[in-house]
Amino acid sequence: MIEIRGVSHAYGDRRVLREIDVTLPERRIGVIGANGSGKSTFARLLNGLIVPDEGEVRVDGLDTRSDAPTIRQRVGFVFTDPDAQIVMPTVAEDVAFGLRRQKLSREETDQVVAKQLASFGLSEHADHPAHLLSGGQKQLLALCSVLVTDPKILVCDEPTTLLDLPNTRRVLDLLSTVSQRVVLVTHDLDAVLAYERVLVFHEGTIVFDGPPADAVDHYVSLVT
Ligand SMILES: Nc1ncnc2c1ncn2[C@@H]1O[C@H](COP(=O)(O)OP(=O)(O)OP(=O)(O)O)[C@@H](O)[C@H]1O
Repeated sequence: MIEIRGVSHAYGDRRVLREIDVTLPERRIGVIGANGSGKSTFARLLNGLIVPDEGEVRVDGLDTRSDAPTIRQRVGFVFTDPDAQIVMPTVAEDVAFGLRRQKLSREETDQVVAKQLASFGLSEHADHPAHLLSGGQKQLLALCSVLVTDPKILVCDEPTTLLDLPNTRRVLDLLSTVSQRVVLVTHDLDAVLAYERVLVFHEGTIVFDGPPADAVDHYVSLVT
């Protein structure tokens, strides 16, 4: 479970999150709000990519300030820009990189990678240079490489921005069925309609926290 207590955060002298207090036990949580409202900063706090200036973020009781390496194993993060997280030359090697801590044999690693790539429709690209994939294929690879590490929680920051309609559906379907708990930051309001809980950010605070349809109504009322 993720707990955020009294969290504020600034970049330089610009305060972008103010006094956030929220506990996130649900399995599917959406985060929506206007550009610059603080959603990505909030998402990055959840796995210790950003440590808050004030307050604390805890994952299963561990503090992101002191336990970031452990927390990053538990909380997988998918960036908007897949180039930010594809680290190996080929597609298969990138997925295998996520398995390096598991001490599998070469054959076992190859099997897991092949299965994972097949479930993402990436098998035919296994030996291709990752940087030559399309933007959408890179996004699928980034998600594939994070999920293979089997995190307990998956935080996704606008993971469908680069995707066409079939791949958007593929990713959203996947996010609704994976065993991980999911926190999804998105501008796709339909994507969170089946979620249990949706947070609406506005100017660095959570202005609504509740069922998705009401959250979307609230967000729309803010901008119209
Ligand atoms: N590394 C940074 N340095 C300085 N300012 C930043 C940095 N990252 C974000 N900001 C600023 O913090 C504010 C909140 O940004 P954030 O990315 O958290 O918003 P967001 O709600 O995710 O926006 P978007 O929907 O456009 O992705 C913005 O005004 C942004 O310009």
